[in-house]
Amino acid sequence: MSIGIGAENLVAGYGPTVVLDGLSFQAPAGATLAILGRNGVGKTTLLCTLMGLTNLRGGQIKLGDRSIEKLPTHERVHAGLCYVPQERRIFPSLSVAENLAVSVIPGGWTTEAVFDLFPSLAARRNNAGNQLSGGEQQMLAVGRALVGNPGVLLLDEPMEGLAPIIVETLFEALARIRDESGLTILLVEQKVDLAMDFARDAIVLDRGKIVWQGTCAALKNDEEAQHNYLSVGV
Ligand SMILES: Nc1ncnc2c1ncn2[C@@H]1O[C@H](COP(=O)(O)OP(=O)(O)OP(=O)(O)O)[C@@H](O)[C@H]1O
Repeated sequence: MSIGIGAENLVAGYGPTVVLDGLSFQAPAGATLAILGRNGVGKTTLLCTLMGLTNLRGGQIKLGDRSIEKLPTHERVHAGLCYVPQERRIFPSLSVAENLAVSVIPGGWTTEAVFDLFPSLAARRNNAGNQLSGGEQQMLAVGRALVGNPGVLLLDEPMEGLAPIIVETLFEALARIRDESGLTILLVEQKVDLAMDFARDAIVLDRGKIVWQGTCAALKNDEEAQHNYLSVGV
């Protein structure tokens, strides 16, 4: 299952603080969209807003043809939206297999398909969540999303804090998900080169607004945009 997602004129934040300030984007079914920008520009807030985890003051969110901005988070999940947060939030005392089992929604990936994608998780299937390395926890967080039968996968900095060799393994698995499932994937990622290799399209945020959008191929060639909105320390 793959569903498109889009938003019009999102105004959202935390309590009285507005972070997203009139943000609109479209990601058709099967799209891969990188959400880029420096620290604190609102990337995580955008994913949280799509999930219903912020204070939405205005705007519309469409999942396929359905307006979802008024739905509580769990109904958005059942409608096909799945969020893999930066902090992974796996169940520490449940085993790998149990973490997957509690997240199964019929029609999604099977546990065995997840183990095929992540062989190192298969080897740890009876280990508790809190016995896993950071990389394995991230694989489990992604696996848990897949068994939940999503139509849209929201990934928040999946590569953060991982050793280069694990980043490579995870990137290859995410590319397999992209190519074999056709899922719509929104990826927030500080590793801009990886994000541009992964996604077809990109939006770049600055202070809660989109300041650049286009294909990743175009962004790779746009040194000015990279310098203005993505490079560190300027
Ligand atoms: N729970 C919260 N309560 C209040 N303000 C918040 C909260 N979470 C984030 N913010 C503020 O919202 C703004 C955007 O933060 P957000 O985490 O969305 O940025 P980001 O682009 O994802 O950054 P990073 O790459 O550092 O994760 C920041 O000014 C941040 O301090």
